[in-house]
Amino acid sequence: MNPLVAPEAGPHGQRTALSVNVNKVALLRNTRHLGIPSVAKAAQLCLEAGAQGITVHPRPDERHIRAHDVRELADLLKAWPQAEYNIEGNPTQNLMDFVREIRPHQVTFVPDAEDQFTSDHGWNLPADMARLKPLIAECKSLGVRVSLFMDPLPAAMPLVAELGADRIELYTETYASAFGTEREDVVLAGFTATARAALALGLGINAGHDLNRDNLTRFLREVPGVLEVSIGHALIADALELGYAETVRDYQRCIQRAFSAQ
Ligand SMILES: CC(=O)[C@@H](O)[C@H](O)COP(=O)(O)O
Ligand SMILES: NCC(=O)COP(=O)(O)O
Repeated sequence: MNPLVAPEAGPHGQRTALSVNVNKVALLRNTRHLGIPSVAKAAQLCLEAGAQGITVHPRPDERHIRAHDVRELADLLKAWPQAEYNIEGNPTQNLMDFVREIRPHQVTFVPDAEDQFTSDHGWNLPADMARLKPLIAECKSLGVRVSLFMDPLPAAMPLVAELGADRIELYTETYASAFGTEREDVVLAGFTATARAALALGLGINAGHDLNRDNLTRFLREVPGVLEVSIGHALIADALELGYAETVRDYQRCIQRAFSAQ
């Protein structure tokens, strides 16, 4: 297979799978003791509308996704064998307990501090390699695919491959903030170069953070081989206006436009 070209169709019959991050549904739910909005119901409606996966980031302070959400979503996804469960977090904090218990399809290692406002950087390789290597090996021994949250740095890709990770997740905030400015093309070129370096090493490519209906199509058109985008904040904000089903369908249209003839 040409390493610079993603498979004609990804694991879900399209080139890029949409994994909906439901953190922000839990954030709203946690502001009252009423159990609404339901995180599981949000996931169900997104899956029914065609989302290919669900992502959660159970942070140690449980500001949004709580341990019971992680378990309830695992149960829900048993009825969706074609969909994937992606659990994100820092493996030196609470993440590995969830991996050992739930064994999701994929785990995404994110180097966040416990009190971090949101995810805002990828792993620092080689500095972080010694502590990541055994954790990656354990996840893979459990049959869990490992993705590393990474800044767009082509030179770091050989180190990701050396660690034995299966995929990278490109941290896309710098692209999102450059989108629509004179810096868009040069910032995007860094992601394209990183993706090509990753593909050449046999690494799979995911992407996420601050992606939305405006910036998603261009990203997927220019960056080769993206197998999955995980989108939460903007998608849930859109769903407050459009509803989950129409929002998911609109994001899928954004994805399909990236691969249709221009
Ligand atoms: C890793 C990443 O970019 C996001 O998936 C992260 O989960 C966002 O976390 P918050 O939803 O807590 O901002
Ligand atoms: N890994 C990115 C993710 O899951 C959601 O990020 P965002 O869309 O909430 O910024």
